[in-house]
Amino acid sequence: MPGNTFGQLFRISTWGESHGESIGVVIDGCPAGLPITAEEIQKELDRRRTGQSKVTTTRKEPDRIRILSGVFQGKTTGTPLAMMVENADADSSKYELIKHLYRPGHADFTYDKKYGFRDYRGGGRSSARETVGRVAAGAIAKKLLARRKIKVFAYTRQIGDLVMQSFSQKEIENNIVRCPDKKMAEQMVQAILQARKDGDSLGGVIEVVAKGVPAGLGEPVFDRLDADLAKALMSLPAVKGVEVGIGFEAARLRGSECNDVFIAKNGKITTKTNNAGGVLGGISNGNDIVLRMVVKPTSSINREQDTVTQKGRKSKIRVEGRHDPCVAPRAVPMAEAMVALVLIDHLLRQKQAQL
Ligand SMILES: Cc1cc2nc3c(=O)[nH]c(=O)nc-3n(C[C@H](O)[C@H](O)[C@H](O)COP(=O)(O)O)c2cc1C
Ligand SMILES: C=C(O[C@@H]1CC(C(=O)O)=C[C@@H](OP(=O)(O)O)[C@H]1O)C(=O)O
Repeated sequence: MPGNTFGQLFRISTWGESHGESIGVVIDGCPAGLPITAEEIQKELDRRRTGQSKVTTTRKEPDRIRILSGVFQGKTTGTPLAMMVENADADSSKYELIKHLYRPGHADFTYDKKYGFRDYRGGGRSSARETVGRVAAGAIAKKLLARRKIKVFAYTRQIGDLVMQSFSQKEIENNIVRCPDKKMAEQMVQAILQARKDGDSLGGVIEVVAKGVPAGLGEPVFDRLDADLAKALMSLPAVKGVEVGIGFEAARLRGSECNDVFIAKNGKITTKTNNAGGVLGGISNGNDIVLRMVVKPTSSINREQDTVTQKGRKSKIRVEGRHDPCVAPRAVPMAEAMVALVLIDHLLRQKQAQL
């Protein structure tokens, strides 16, 4: 089955290319009766949008959301919910010049291998522009989760070798790199601007937290909650790794250090620490769900690199055009959307698990 669909009970299909006419999403399985407005979805899309600050691509897409179906009198109807935005500022001229060359680090070569043909304008379907649909669907998932007092938020933890030290949750939205550690945020901005000036790019780490998730979500074997969350984040462009809880740090610890010891608090069973990141045996344990994803440095860089033509002839490439010098800041709302989509899907599945 072509891989444009995600989720089991809350299913989304995204469609569209970076330089095509428009781009969007269809949600199938959204429960009826949820009050939702275009403005609420727009708010999330505005956090994802291009051209929003000096550390993002200069492509200027307004990304005005249109709800085409599935909402009547301000409420979801339970029928397929379709949403789209126009591509208003695509400029394919720079791509015309490099259409026979493979950009190192981008998907040009692999798309040719898979399909024998590709829409070379703006990376076509491989462009992060595809995530418009995910973020729009994520806005609806977030609203459904909020009814159960579940909140998903993310922030930039690291850019290049700059790692956040501390933060207050209230400040998460306050700066353009979306790092809640204000001091570090300023350094991150400078590092990104410098990388762009050098004709280069930077990678980073984003942390995602879900609060208020009840114990019991997730399936015990293949659709473990952590497996689905990892897949959701890994399915975002440029993501090269995902950690749950303490993640790879677990290799250094002994069992006695790693185990989250059970305690009873105000008549509720919980744990003293949260090294597991809120999931045990693939099932949520009621603690915060804590995840991290690493994004690689943007591959399209404005400096000469070696490459080959489609026919395998040696060549040089300098990728011009409008690219994010670091994808981390704009990936923050994408990560939240993907986690919200998994959680709403599993919440609906859990409703079927117990009478
Ligand atoms: C928020 C975001 C913005 C991105 N912007 C760009 C960009 O401007 N230029 C680019 O070459 N890649 C960009 N990417 C990354 C590419 O889409 C990605 O590297 C490409 O699809 C190949 O996939 P892979 O890196 O996962 O292998 C962006 C990714 C994200 C998440
Ligand atoms: C357009 C968006 O981001 C784009 C993601 C992207 C890529 O290769 O992923 C390349 C750039 O655009 P273009 O396809 O025109 O070269 C970014 O501007 C967006 O997120 O809406």
